[in-house]
Amino acid sequence: MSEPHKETPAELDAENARPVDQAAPTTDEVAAPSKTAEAKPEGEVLLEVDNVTLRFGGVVALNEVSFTLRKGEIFGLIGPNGAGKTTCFNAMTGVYRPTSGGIRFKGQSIVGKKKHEITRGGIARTFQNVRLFPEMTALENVMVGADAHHKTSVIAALFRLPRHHREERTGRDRSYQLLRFVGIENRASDVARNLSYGEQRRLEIARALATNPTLLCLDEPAAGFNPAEKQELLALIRKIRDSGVTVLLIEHDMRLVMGVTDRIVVLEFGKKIAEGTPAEVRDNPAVIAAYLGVPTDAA
Ligand SMILES: Nc1ncnc2c1ncn2[C@@H]1O[C@H](COP(=O)(O)OP(=O)(O)OP(=O)(O)O)[C@@H](O)[C@H]1O
Repeated sequence: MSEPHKETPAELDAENARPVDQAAPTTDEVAAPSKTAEAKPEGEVLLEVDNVTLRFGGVVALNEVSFTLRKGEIFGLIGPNGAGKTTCFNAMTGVYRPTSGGIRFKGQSIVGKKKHEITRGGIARTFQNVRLFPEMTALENVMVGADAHHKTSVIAALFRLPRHHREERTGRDRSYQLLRFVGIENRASDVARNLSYGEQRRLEIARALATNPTLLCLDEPAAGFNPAEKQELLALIRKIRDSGVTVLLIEHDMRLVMGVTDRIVVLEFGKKIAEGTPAEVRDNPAVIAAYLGVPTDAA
């Protein structure tokens, strides 16, 4: 479980995601204005979460939650601790089956599909806690992700058939490009456990991208980052979207969420309490109340 929140969305300036006490970012990407103004609510529907309820015994982790993600968006899923955000990711990626309701990706139901089928279908994710193969190199960790799309059989791999060699070479090249994309190509041959925490989080993103997703779900990617690392992450998230991958983001850091997302859904106790642009959500009394822990009418 994550640290408790210290900021409410209303305390933040959606136009300027940079913390006031932080040095100006160094890359052009960070300095570029937020893409928020370019939200494309009319874009092609990619994911539909339709009236999803998910119960764990007596706990209703998701309570009739609905929202729609469109291609090309950076979409935020926020809410206080225990609101149901990770459960929502888990329902979308085949970890849990909703008790009721539907989830459609590219128009097809993904309820009941296995995790690897959903990955192959185009949804990739990272986790709240780093999950890498610590004794494998950074490059090998990414190649594991690329393997999800290999067509050769175990037999071909065992007998080192030419097709397997070709795929391995392509996977290696692409994995290296992805390390470069996330900015850690200089660590390609280092074992994952020797990478810094920030590098490990980037490596996880590279590995998720190696599955060639249409939708990338990031679960608290900025957890444990310092302000400078958060700015770099913000730039990376934009770069991922600009490369054609839709991004769904769970994040507690409100500056980051408000600065990078096009639209946001807010959950509280498993229920959707708000949806809209960062500015709309930031000014929503129900959202402010949820973060401050006071009743809506007292906010
Ligand atoms: N496997 C599980 N078994 C029982 N209850 C669970 C399980 N997973 C989550 N829950 C409960 O469901 C609710 C939603 O949890 P979830 O982890 O989805 O919240 P969250 O919004 O991701 O929280 P956080 O920001 O703290 O990670 C919580 O009450 C949690 O205790």
